[in-house]
Amino acid sequence: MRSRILFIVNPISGGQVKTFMPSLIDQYLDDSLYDAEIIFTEYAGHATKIAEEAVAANIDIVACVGGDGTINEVASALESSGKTMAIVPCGSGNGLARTLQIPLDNRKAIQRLNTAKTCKIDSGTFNERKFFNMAGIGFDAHISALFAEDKNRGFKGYIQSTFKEIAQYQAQEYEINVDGKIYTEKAFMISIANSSQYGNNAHISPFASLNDGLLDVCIIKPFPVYKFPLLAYRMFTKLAHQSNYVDIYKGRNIKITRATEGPVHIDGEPLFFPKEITIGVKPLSLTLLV
Ligand SMILES: Nc1ncnc2c1ncn2[C@@H]1O[C@H](COP(=O)(O)OP(=O)(O)OP(=O)(O)O)[C@@H](O)[C@H]1O
Repeated sequence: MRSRILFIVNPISGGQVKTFMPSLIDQYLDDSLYDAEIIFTEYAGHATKIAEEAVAANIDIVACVGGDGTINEVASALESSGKTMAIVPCGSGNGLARTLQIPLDNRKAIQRLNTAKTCKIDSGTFNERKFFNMAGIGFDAHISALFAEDKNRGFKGYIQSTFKEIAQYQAQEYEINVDGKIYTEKAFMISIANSSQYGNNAHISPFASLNDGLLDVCIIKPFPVYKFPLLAYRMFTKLAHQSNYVDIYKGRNIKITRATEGPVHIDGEPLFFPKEITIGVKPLSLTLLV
């Protein structure tokens, strides 16, 4: 029997036009296996609404065509629903898709669905919100907020914002409770890693696993600006854990307290959160076709 698959396409992710997507799907998806429908999102948050309706309408598979932010929107609706999600990576960073080794070439990613198998991954909770790749506070939350206002999305824009802001950003004091063990530290940023990377193969936590029932709390301590290229190099070579400026703790129940409310990011999307953040993990709660 053919599976009903709905492609939810974010037309702005990765700064790439996606008008060609329906014909690519038509050309490369095996229609003896799938009965495909396609919907383009019209605003931020629309993907969640479409995915919720798809769950109610008994669609078998919801394929997310976008980056980590769009995946977050779709997966938040599908998590624990028993429905399966697929990914056609089209974002700026594609952290989760890269970790899952889904081809970044759209044609190959669609073709892959013809032979793909399901697997389950963990998801995280960040106060009331869900995340699937990475959430965090500090410098990366600050950059996500700036990047969201930037019409020029893409890797180049992200790097430009990072270099401009890094010299002037002030590290903050945090209390971090990981399964009852308390660390009080000044941090440049704290990333909560479900997968190993932010995107673009920048691995902050090389040994993070998507299915170990644990999250990696990565504390990046304040560092002299001239050390940033070395820290970046270590991330791109999967050696961030060897940096004197990076501490990584694995845990299940995490609480971060800072002096005031402020920005956070959830799968790269900026939000404003209270000063206390409670973080948890839901083991193997999302079914993926990979
Ligand atoms: N039609 C739309 N118009 C404007 N924004 C949209 C639309 N559809 C979705 N969005 C928003 O676009 C944002 C960016 O999407 P996404 O994260 O997929 O791309 P990206 O940031 O380029 O990639 P990545 O997260 O992999 O770096 C999301 O916050 C999503 O809510």
